[in-house]
Amino acid sequence: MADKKKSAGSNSKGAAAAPPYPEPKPITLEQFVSRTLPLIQLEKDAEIAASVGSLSTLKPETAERKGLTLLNLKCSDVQTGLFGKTLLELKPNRGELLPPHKMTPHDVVMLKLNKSDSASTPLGQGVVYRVKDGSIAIAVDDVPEDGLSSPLRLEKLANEVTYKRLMDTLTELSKGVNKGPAVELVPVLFGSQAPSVAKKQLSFTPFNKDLDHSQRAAIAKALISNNVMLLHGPPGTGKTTTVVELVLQEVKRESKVLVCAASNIAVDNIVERLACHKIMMVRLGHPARLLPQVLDSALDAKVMKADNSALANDVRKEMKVISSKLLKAKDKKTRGDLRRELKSLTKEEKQRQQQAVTDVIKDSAVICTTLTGALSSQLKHTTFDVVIIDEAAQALEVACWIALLKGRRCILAGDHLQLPPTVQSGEAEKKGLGITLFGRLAALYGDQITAMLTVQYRMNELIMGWSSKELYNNKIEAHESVKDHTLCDLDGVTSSSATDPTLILIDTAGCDLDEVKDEADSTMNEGEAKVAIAHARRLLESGVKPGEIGIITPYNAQVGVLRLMRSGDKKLADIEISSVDGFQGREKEAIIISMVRSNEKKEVGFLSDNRRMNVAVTRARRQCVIICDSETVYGNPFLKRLGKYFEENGEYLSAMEYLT
Ligand SMILES: Nc1ncnc2c1ncn2[C@@H]1O[C@H](COP(=O)(O)OP(=O)(O)OP(=O)(O)O)[C@@H](O)[C@H]1O
Repeated sequence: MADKKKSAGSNSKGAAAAPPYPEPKPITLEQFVSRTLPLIQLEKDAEIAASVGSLSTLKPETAERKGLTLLNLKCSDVQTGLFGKTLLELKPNRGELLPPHKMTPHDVVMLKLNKSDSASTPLGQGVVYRVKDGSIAIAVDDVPEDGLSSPLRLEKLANEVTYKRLMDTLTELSKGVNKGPAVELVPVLFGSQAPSVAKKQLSFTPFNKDLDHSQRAAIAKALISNNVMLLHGPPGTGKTTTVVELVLQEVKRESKVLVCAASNIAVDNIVERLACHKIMMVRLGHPARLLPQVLDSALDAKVMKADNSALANDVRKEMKVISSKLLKAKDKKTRGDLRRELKSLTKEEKQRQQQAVTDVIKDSAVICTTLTGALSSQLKHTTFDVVIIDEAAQALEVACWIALLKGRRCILAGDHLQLPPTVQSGEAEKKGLGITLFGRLAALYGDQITAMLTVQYRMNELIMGWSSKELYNNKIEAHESVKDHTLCDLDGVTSSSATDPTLILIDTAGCDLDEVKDEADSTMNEGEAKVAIAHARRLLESGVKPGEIGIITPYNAQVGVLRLMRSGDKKLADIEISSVDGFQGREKEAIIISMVRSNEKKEVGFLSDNRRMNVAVTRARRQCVIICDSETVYGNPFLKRLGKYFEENGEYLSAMEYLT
């Protein structure tokens, strides 16, 4: 086994860090709009084809195999709450587990009778609230009057509102930005005017006294920037911690701040961490899409507490009384008078309710929402001193523009060396829809506007070493608190051949564990899955808790194989199994990566995107295990350097050891 004290990366023969994909080229506003418009249409078509579009032509069983439909469900629970929404819990009628599917929280879904055909009226539409292995909960506005006791079917819908908002934003941009808060920001973001900083040096006292030198430097740079600043946060370097501090500093100097991210979960993450500070903050968004712990900050919760909302309630009570009088009234004149009164009260109720919303937004120093949420009518007349976008390297550029058009300055936080946004249409991706504003600006202005966080708080330095050298020019250092931590330092974990090494490479070369394709053309490898589960079992036997282990793989089909393989064993139930893409932003004490590819042609498919393996490896805190066929994956120079780094700095084992 390699000496753990050896400096990380010292044996790696890695080439000097190079961009893992072609650097985006400068582009004008007009070019951006004309390039993006057709690509958004392609993306919309691809999403519709993958969801509701194909549902009308697919047999229900085929749609279920594609993960777009769940058949034969029963409603096991109905709960009210969530600001007037109702939660329906759905479980399979047969068996304990739902089949593999593509429904995730926040998706829009349609509830139907199991037997209904594509033309029949649905029972209702809702938003996925929670997904477990054996159940799925959806939030609906109205509970269906009947049908809930029959076998049910759930279908995934395309989210057309999002595309409409993206199109509307492109149309807005195409007119040229000649007025509004972002008028001076736009030329800087398209390279026709240089970015600038305030002349006066600014000192600040951090609210968080633990900030490290790189985090403080990043905040100082953000505070003096007049238009744009990039907060580059490699894995585990406290990007969110820094964003939270930045928001507090901006509020202190009385800025009105819009905080956005592409995903609800990323927005909630910040809201949760801001909630303990005494700032006026509101979270916009459908309550079913918010984490329970941020509901107190939700617009609906704040509006309910507002004076105008209480008055609107009184008006509603009055309307009820008049409605019942109207039912009883006999003569025409009285009925006419009551109707007029009801009409004017309806108007008043609506105005008071709207006023309550306007007041909450006006009084909030910080408004948090998703990027597409920034186009909601509630923010129509609100402008901001600064727009902060977290996970900006995972957002479509056009989505960023929804928020950017509302602000004078912007700070984008992210890491363009991790995975970009998912683009469904292969053609749109090839033509550049996945190029992010963060990546584009990093290429355009580089260090002039960028501050990189350089101390990481997650990984043992052996795990970090490869990523730091390959992708971050060796600039990352491990904080003392994590530098040497191992699985054996965890409570209840004993030293063993499974828990001692920080890095393990399990090579399947020569073991005949070939890849195969599933129906949807995704690749899987049952032999590798067996090895991954076997290593997880060894970790459990040495006292590692199942919740501390994650098994990740680039291929969705392999996720299915792994989940199926562990389904009979309760001890394995809490091990998280996910695609690499779905695990970005997360971490586990031990990560087992199944690379899957094993073929004579040495094809590695999308394993060759450096950003994907960067994300995979950097999810691990104390142990990272790679299972791969070196004969196949070493055909790619980047993957070969990764494998060799593991061989030289960790334990090298043959998969045979786990199969016999
Ligand atoms: N200056 C610091 N001192 C001590 N711990 C810190 C510091 N900054 C961040 N951390 C810790 O590091 C961990 C990661 O921080 P945070 O969630 O802010 O990271 P992140 O960069 O957003 O993560 P990701 O890699 O998922 O994007 C947290 O446990 C946080 O408490």
